[in-house]
Amino acid sequence: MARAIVLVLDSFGVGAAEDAAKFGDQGADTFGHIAELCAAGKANEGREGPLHIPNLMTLGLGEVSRGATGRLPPSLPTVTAIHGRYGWAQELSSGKDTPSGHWEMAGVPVLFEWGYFLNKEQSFPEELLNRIIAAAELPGVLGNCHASGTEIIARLGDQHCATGQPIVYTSADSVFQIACHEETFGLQRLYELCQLVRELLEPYNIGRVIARPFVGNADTGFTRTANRKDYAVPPPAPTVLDKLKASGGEVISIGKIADIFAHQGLTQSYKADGLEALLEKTLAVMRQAPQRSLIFTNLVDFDTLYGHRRDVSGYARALETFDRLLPRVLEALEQDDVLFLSADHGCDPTWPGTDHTREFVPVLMYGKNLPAHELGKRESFADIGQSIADLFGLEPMNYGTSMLPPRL
Ligand SMILES: O=P(O)(O)O[C@H]1O[C@H](CO)[C@@H](O)[C@H]1O
Ligand SMILES: [Mn+2]
Ligand SMILES: [Mn+2]
Repeated sequence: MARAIVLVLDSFGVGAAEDAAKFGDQGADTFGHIAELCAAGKANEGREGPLHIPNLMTLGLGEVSRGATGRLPPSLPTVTAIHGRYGWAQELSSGKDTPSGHWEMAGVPVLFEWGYFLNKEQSFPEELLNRIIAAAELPGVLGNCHASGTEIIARLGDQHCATGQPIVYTSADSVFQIACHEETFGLQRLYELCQLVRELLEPYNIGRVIARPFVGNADTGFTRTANRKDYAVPPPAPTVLDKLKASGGEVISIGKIADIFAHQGLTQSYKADGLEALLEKTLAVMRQAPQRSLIFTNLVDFDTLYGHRRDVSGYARALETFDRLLPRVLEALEQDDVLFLSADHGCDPTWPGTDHTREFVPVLMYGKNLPAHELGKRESFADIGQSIADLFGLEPMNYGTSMLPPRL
């Protein structure tokens, strides 16, 4: 009997994927570029010097980077005694967005094309906006462009509060984002608006509507809150979560996972705000989850607070915090448990723009009973889902190759 713990370091890519050029991302390397800037003394806000992540390195992260990019990032030590199974995975899915990455990890790659709002300005079709304005009885909308969420509330937050017009924006992802003030517009009202927009988007094949509530005022500045909520379409086929749940197992979401899977295939769901709180919640759940549990945690700060914000020091600090807490996660593992560390896409904080980057993701596995092994390049993130199906004796997923040793 066993349990699986999957920690997604959201956006922690380890080097440009083979098809990165198609996305304008040839040369992107979230991990490598962060390590490089740390080594050069250019990521010293709230931390200092070379990236210090000894526990991740012991699990094989350095070799993963070397395998994915052909070089070990500067000033990271070569580790000879690696304790886990380690590889790097490419993405089969057509997009570099969060749902595609997570669903593929759960055994269901997204092989169809999402709809996108490609125009940088006047991004949304007029007909769609008119329908939203009429159905929600709005005085109009603001934004209607590609934007970084923090920049657009700084620019339009005041006007939004004065007019009651929601701020709508998108990105290179298949998303429709709506930012509204929690007090002047109202949080519940924002959620209801997102639900309505979700329905009106039906013909456009858009992956997610995202509620982006914020607080503050023009004098103190506007800040986004933890009440963000994603309205995703459900995965196109049953994931390993659905299969484990159907077989009587526990599937426990921590953080954004439940939203990403449109609340499908779960038996329990918990939220927490921030990297440390999410890891503490994961540890608390690990202490009491029964056998045949999948504990699935998304660590969103890497992406939202640092990757998209192009904050190299912040990303490095978060990696160092994660690394410091990692031994507690390893200690909380029971004899047959298997821990997976991976990511859903890249978001290189040194890359132009603020969008995700098409990268390989790390696959680090650790278990007390699990022999260390180099896993090399994996053809799909779905190898994680297939390994989970294998671990729990479920029928195999249609995609992916198990990374467990035979007859674990
Ligand atoms: O700039 P913010 O609002 O954080 O938006 C980011 O968050 C969205 C969902 O991950 C992405 O599409 C990206 O644009
Ligand atoms: Mn993501
Ligand atoms: Mn993101």
